[in-house]
Amino acid sequence: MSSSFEQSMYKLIVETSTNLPADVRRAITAAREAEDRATRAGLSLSTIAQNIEMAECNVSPICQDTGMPTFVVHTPVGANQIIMKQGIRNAIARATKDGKLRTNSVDSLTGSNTGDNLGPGTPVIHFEQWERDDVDVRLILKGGGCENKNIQYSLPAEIEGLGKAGRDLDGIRKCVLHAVYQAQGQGCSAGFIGVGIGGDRTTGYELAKQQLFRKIEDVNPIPELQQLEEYIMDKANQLGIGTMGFGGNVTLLGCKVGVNNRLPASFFVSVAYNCWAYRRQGVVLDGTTHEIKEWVYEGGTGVSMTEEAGEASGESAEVAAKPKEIVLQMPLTEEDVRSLKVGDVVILNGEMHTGRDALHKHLMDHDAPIDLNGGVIYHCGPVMLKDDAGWHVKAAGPTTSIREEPYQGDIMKKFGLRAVIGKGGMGPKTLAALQEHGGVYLNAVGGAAQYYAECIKNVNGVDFSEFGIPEAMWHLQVEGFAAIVTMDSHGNSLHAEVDKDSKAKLAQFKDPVFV
Ligand SMILES: O=C(O)C[C@H](O)C(=O)O
Ligand code: SF4
Repeated sequence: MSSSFEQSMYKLIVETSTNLPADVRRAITAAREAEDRATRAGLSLSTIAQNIEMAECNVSPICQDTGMPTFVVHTPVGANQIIMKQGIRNAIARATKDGKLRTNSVDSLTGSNTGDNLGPGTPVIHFEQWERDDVDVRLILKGGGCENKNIQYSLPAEIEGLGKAGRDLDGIRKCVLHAVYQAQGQGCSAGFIGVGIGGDRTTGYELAKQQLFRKIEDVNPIPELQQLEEYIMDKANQLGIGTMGFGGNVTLLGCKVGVNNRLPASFFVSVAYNCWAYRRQGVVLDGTTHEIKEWVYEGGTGVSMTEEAGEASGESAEVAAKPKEIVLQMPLTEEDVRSLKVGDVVILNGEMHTGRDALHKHLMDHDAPIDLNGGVIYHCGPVMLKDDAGWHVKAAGPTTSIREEPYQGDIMKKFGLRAVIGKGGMGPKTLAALQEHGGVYLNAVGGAAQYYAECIKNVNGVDFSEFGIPEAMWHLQVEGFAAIVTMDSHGNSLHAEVDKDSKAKLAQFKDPVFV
């Protein structure tokens, strides 16, 4: 029999992973209203909106990367924290078994996946005591892709595009703007940032992450920081990075800044970047029964994402032409992919294969378990569940492709692959290989794990299951899998273009503002 505390923790985990709260939904809806529906950013935001509703309805993960479960617990003085810790761990293991969390805890030395999200350092649990009778538990599920885009600055510094940043509010301003620029689309923009000023390297990041627990609508009690937050929201949205780095009017959905004291010698500005799949919730529990008394953040149910809000603004805005849609059957031919150009929307049917970090490394000096000629690799680590009928896909959005940059071009040539699907784009080495060998890079909408899971009609098989569920090579039968060409065989890369344009825009904010 699980304890009432464990039950409440289970409910908290499921709600956090599957139902995006109201404030986040409102921010995404506002972004939708600011973009023309027919642009790449507009189309991606529609997919994101649809995905949010699907996750709620399916009670399945919004994004397949259910992140590093991080709990902040406030307990009455004298409460037994050891029992609470165990309750959290049990609830985590159960939610993983039920497909509400992906198996996300990996041994850093051996690469083996513990399979239940428990292991040294996972989950993260912070306890605080307070002189109240109830228990407050907050949870954030922050994925690895956006975690990789966190950045820490040590002032004074020379900031790319913005020049000298001193140990003052204007220097901080430059760091934060740069932090948004450097994330590009790779942390699944449009995103949210938490900023920690001061502390040491560890507590600076902690403070930054604490800011992510603030409500989007709240107002910073420190006037300078309130001004800074407003300034960043305004200017970061002029960088033109847009949803998924496709270009667009909305790049940042929220900015929260906190400050701590520092050592005389150190001045850190730490930025925690969170993707649009900003999954954080909290519960207040009765101190005796541990039943949920209330939810800390307004729940998402009731804030519809698919109502035709914003249609009118689409009319008044400049209406972009709908991108060309091309239906292709996998495996692909060289001719198929050479005919594609940046901006085309491709609809794929047939079998594709997942492959991410472990697989790419392995394939460099081993044979593939199947014929990959004309094949399509999907950078994806899905959530999978097995029953008597076999494997089922519970969530399957793309992962950040740039991690495979050292391998991708060589792997494409070695095995005759014609396309890779992922998110955030790849670099010059892959672009050259696409041109030379005849290949294409397709960008799927990051985080849209329910949307893509629905396109997967069958799991045809799996290889390398010893790599763990996310890293295994899944052979997936898909129908109507839509992705946008962002790198083609003619040497064009939308990612390189957006990066260049946004860098030029960043430089407009070089002059001092807070003096
Ligand atoms: O691990 C994943 O599936 C995705 C990751 O969060 C990413 O953004 O790359
Ligand atoms: S895939 Fe995107 S939405 Fe999902 S956790 Fe990674 S950064 Fe966030």
